[in-house]
Amino acid sequence: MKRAIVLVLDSFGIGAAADADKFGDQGSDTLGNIAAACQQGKADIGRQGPLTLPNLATLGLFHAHQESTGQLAAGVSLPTEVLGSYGYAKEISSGKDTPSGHWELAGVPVLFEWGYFLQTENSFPAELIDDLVRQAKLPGILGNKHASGTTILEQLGEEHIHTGKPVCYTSADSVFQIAAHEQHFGLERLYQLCEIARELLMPYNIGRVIARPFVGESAAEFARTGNRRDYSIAPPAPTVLQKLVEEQQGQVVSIGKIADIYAHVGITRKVKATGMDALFDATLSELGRAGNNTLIMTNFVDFDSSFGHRRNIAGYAAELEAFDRRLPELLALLAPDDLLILTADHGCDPSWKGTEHTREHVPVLCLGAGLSAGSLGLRGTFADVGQSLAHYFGTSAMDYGTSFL
Ligand SMILES: O=P(O)(O)O[C@H]1O[C@H](CO)[C@@H](O)[C@H]1O
Ligand SMILES: [Mn+2]
Ligand SMILES: [Mn+2]
Repeated sequence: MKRAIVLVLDSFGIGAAADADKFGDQGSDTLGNIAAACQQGKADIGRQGPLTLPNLATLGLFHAHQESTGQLAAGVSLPTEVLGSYGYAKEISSGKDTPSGHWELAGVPVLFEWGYFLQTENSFPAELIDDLVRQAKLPGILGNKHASGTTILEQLGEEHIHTGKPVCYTSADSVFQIAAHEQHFGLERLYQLCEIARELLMPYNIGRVIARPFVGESAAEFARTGNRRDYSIAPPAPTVLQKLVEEQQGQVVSIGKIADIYAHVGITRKVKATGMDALFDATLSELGRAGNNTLIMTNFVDFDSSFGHRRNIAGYAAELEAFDRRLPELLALLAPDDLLILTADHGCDPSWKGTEHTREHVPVLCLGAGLSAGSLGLRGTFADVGQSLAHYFGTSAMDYGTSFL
């Protein structure tokens, strides 16, 4: 029986990539800088002391990080024995955004340039906003700049409630984000607005429109909800997900944001869950019912959206430790032929300047399917994951990547 479980720890980089300087990210290291802060006692909120990840360590996480950076992460304990095959992968896609990272993991790197809104203020062309306001019958928009999604709610959330104008913002990523209140503006209305924006943004080559619903009545209370929805363009070529479904009549189970990221292409079942524990619970229960030729893919978004972008080191460390504590539950369910892969789609170093992603290597931690324990070394593209899945499931080969199976 062939079953693969791919867990994407959204933004869990393990050291700056060779081309990090092109992104201003030389020296970024999501895992390493979190571990250093923990060891220095600078991440003692809701947790204590050195970073403790015994189960990830057994899969080879700290070994992979050490190979990636040349240094052992500060204050961590190496396991007596490594059970998994571990490596670190570099990204060949032009951007460090989520769709690029994910699609490359699935065997389809993004070698073209996305469109970006480069101006940090007045970011959007007037024509685009005029069309959006007219087609969606809006009184106008707020924002129109680069922003952190939580900061801009503190600044403009109340004005949004009073005026009915949605908050539109962007970042260094190829995104158009729309924040609106779930009740005052309406969740369905926000989704409809995003669909209009998705159409209008096609000529601008923007990767994603993101609905950012929130609740609360004042700046101090505003909280974004799990009803976020991403409107991505479709991957530029068939991913390994799509090949598994079309060539092997396989099943691809999306848990969390996966289906949205792949524009719902190559997905046979979608499970929504909010928060790390719920995502983990869903992964376990889907594994319990998974039959032959099934790929279960889960995106643990909170590492990125709740901690990485928020530059919350202690929160990121606590979330990693909580994830690590749950890993034995998953390992106990694995059959010998199953293939488990833990990886990430980019970095988002919470100790770094600004609030953006960081260009980093990602971990590739594998267990099962006859793999022997030890190093897989530097993987030349994230697509090695997709090529390995293609090999495992016996689909036609991907155009990029080298299988480690
Ligand atoms: O600050 P928030 O709204 O979390 O946005 C972040 O999330 C977006 C998608 O990952 C990125 O482009 C970044 O801007
Ligand atoms: Mn991501
Ligand atoms: Mn992100």
